[in-house]
Amino acid sequence: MANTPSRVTTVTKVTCTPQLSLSALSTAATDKEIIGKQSRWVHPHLIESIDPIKGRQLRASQDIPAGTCILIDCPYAIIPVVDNPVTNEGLLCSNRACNRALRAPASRVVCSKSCLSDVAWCSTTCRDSNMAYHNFECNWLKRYAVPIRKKWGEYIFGMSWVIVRLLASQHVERITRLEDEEVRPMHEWKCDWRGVESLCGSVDSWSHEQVRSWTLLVKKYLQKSAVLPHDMTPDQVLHLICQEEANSFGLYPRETGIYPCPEPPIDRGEQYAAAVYPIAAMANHSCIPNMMHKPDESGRMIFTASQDILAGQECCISYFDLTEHINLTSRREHLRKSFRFTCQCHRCASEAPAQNSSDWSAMPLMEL
Ligand SMILES: C[S@@+](CC[C@H](N)C(=O)[O-])C[C@H]1O[C@@H](n2cnc3c(N)ncnc32)[C@H](O)[C@@H]1O
Repeated sequence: MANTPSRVTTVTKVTCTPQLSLSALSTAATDKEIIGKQSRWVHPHLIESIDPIKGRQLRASQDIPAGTCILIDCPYAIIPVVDNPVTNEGLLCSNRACNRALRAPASRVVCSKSCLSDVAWCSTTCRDSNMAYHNFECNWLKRYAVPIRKKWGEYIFGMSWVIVRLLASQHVERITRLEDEEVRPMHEWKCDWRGVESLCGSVDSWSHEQVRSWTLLVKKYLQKSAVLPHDMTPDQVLHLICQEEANSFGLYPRETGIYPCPEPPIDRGEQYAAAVYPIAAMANHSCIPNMMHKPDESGRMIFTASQDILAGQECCISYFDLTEHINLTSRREHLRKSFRFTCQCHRCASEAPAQNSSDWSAMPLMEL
């Protein structure tokens, strides 16, 4: 899980017209509302196209002024990142259309089966309207959360939980579709399971050692079983892990991708969640991005134009905090290590010739 950069800014006024207001998610949402009827929003001048090197990309079909809201995407799967499992500060409501930050433990609604202390809701309404989703993960969490955390560490536990929540959303999407054929994505963008299937990612990007380790993880904890009733083969789950690793976003309290970086630098803050967004995942990275991104209080990812974007230009975010990795070598090393690609953005291309002895283009790709 890696994606997403951030940074605070005093940006120009954001203009957007989401189909539902931000407050629409402040009340509990049912599973039917979650599939296809969330307040996702895509700017009418944003289109998808294909770049021969980078693959899918987001592009402006007409000029988009700085400050314009370009995309509001809802998480298909989201988990809290808990620094301290003992105090469990920083939890989010487990209703996947609410995701609001939870207050003191005493006011939280917890699972009646006590599956995992990281699972809690802000109200009984939020819990009760979300049971089909939670029931899918509940037994798995109860059985495997503690052993995975203990043996594999927090990162792998979080990654595994995102995979389970992706499968839980797929499960709910299927049963909801059967009940109500009208429930369809609101536009042509693939924001349901088809969006997850379209995500890039491949075992070929990873070292043999990494793939072996994930293969073992799938075999022990993530393959089809009584506590995880999905219909994917172990190879398909492995592929899903590669997709998740190439496309998930870290959620940070402040914007990522303000460029040029403000002086003094303002970082994006501490990561508090991780999520997969089917449409936002189409944004490629640039070290000189023209969009910044930040989650809202419901875990939706908001892309905003940080400069005027001309018709035909690619709309890019920064995958990392630009205040942390400043020179070319540091940026490239970070992208190779965490995101498994060599950046082809204009800034890297223009800075590359200035580097001589540390020129990355002359170095073989490392097995990390
Ligand atoms: C989150 S996905 C972005 C969408 C992706 N292009 C697709 O086809 O779905 C991240 C992947 O896009 C490609 N990518 C993104 N930014 C890039 C860049 N600046 N240079 C080269 N490849 C990039 C890499 O393959 C990376 O693993």
